[in-house]
Amino acid sequence: MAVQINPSILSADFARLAEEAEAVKGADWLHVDVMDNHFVPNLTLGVPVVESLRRATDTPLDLHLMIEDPDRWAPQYVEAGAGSVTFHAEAAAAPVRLAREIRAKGARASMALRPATPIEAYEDLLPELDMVLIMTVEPGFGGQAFLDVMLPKIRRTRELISRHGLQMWLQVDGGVSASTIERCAEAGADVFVAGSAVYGADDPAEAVRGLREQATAATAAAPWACGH
Ligand SMILES: O=C(CO)[C@@H](O)[C@H](O)COP(=O)(O)O
Ligand SMILES: [Fe+2]
Repeated sequence: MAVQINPSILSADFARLAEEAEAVKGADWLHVDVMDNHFVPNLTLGVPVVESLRRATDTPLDLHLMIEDPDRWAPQYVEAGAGSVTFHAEAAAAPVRLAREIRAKGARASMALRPATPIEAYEDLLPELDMVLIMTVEPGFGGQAFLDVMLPKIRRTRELISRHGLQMWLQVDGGVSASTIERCAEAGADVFVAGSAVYGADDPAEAVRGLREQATAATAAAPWACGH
């Protein structure tokens, strides 16, 4: 599979979301961070904004729910138009049931892990998911420094995906930039969220192209990607 670059609108201007979506035309997905000020100490947006954004852009929406009680809320984000919905393992009461419900409603189901949450605890759930998100910062804010201690976890996750013969995607989120994306790709990530590295650039669309080139080249050189 080709690498995917998903700009995070957390670093965009929230008063101009339609234009900000247009500014990254060519990106694979728009990454939408939903925060409830309980699961993380920050508050962003909810279902009505996602419905409006869905009407404002053709780029599919990749929802990252940093909220408590995703079992209750995630299905509503599918109905609002999300193409992919990621819930946190630490917050879901019944992750398998939730993943099945998201898929049944027509979106891709994905699960995120905070930096301290081990992937091994969730190995048996992987076949129920379309993507796993390895957080490379503590969730809650854009613009944080990439945690390179997460690289072994990305590698182990890629090994588990290969061992089980799964086609699922491996997303990384947090501090992904021109100086870190190659290490993420080399370790096994194939979907890259970038907020400040895209919306902080003079030309966000050019930043997406640059990140895509770097990730593509690093993936081609990575041992895990043989036959990928
Ligand atoms: O989920 C989050 C933060 O919790 C992210 O999606 C950030 O929005 C990424 O921002 P950068 O680290 O790329 O600036
Ligand atoms: Fe995110």
